[in-house]
Amino acid sequence: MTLASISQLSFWKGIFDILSSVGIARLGATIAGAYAGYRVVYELFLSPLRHVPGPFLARLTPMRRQYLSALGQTAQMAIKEYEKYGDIYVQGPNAVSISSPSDIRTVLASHAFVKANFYAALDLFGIENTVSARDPAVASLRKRQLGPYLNPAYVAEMQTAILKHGFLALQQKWEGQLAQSTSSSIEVNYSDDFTLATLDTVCALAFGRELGCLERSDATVAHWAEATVKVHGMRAMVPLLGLYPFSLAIKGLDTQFQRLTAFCRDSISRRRELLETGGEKPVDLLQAFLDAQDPESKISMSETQLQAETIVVLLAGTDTSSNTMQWLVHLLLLHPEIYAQAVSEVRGKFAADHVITYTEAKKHLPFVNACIYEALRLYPLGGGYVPRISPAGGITLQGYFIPEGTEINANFYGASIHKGAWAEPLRYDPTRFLANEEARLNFFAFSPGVRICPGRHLAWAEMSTIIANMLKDYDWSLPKDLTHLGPDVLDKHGYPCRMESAHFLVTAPVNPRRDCRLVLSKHP
Ligand code: HEM
Repeated sequence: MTLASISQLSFWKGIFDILSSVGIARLGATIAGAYAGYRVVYELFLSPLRHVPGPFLARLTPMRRQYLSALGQTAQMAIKEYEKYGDIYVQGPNAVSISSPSDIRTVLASHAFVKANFYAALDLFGIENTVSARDPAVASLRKRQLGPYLNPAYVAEMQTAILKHGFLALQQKWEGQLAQSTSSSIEVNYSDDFTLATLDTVCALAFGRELGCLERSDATVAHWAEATVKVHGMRAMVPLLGLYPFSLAIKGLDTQFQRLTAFCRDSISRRRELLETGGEKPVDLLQAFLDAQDPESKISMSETQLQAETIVVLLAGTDTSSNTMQWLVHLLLLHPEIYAQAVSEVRGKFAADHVITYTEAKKHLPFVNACIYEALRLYPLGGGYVPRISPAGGITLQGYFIPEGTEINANFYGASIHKGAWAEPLRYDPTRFLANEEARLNFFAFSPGVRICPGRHLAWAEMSTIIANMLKDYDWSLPKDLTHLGPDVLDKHGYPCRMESAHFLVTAPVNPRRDCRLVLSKHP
């Protein structure tokens, strides 16, 4: 035995003796304690973010925000923390949140601030898509391929289908209920009805399928979509769930995702069959995505990319539009004078038997459009926090240097009530969007910059036609037994109390069965 191996042996024996004398558990606790101590010292005295305000726990562990987001508290937290800490604060280890409109515009303006790895949870079939792309090249290519089909001109071409599955389907349902009703009014649940009408619209446009979800009160596809988001999110957080036997824990969710995939593949095959048998080319998103080509490189989407992008339309385009309409109707019911002004605009501009199209709503209904903007300002529901990564060289925001690699979360809720940008920020006041360029500049519900929501025109077409036609054809009121909310039930600021919300992917009412009730009677 050499001298070196003898000294190695005695080293390991020494370690062994220490382990035995202290006990493994005590050693574990000692290491954990030492690490915690190091983290505290680092965050207090060494971290480049040490001077940025924010809750101390957030600096130490990501678990604080993970816990709050698991409770659906993301939006509330975004508002409270903006009110407490201001334009910039530490939101997690190596993560800050920003609410100043000009900072948000700077960060979201360019591809230099790439999307954070968080978005990998939305990769479908293992590849990046329009929403999840962290690689700017993928995002730009997809924008060149799909952008022309999500612009106002193509959306206007799809408006017959948008009306058919949106307002006209709702009208048919409500007229049927009114015909059966013994009184001249009916009570509807607008959460259910908007969700199913939006689902029908997206299924018709993105999959070429007329499912009649609203008519049959069938939310199966919505459940597949929800399971798809959950299963991908869980696998991203706990990679072990991708491996057998751990995968069994999420088998139910995965089965639903597989069903959605099969539905998507079947829809694409049906479309190809239709075209092969000489059928007329439909004007919808599925057709657009099949035809999509990058004008520069002439690259089309692969089969997997096509499937991923059609599913992305379902995931990004259903709850967003539906929930915005829910908040809008809720706000109009709480503000009778604003509701009356919107009604008067619509009924003043259009005859009773006229069905208002997207193009007409956009052109002739500035106040109704302002009501939608203002609802989205108070509920920028797609963006509690929108995470990006600071680029090489870092950036200085609000006088604090934010080093390269830091996660920067654009806080749209904070920006929506930013004291410098909005007077009386908590008041629902659509007039602030009437011919006001600055208000539009500080409006972030669709995200500004290079990753702006490409579905915003489609969403607007769905929302504006449903709301404008509803205002024209029906008188709205709150059910008599809904007394916990209403124009006279005020919060501490003196504004009408709003229904409780939770934010998971979007901000949604917590208790839609109780709160999203609306009495409709036919306007004579
Ligand atoms: C009122 C309705 C909608 C709202 C409030 C909304 C909001 C947003 C927001 C805030 C983002 C940025 C998210 C982020 O960067 O993390 C976004 C992105 C996106 N939205 Fe929408 N959205 C709506 C409707 C739609 C619809 C109908 C579609 C369907 C095509 C859609 C498709 C997308 C896509 C594909 C992205 C990713 C864009 C990119 O990262 O380059 N959205 N949306």
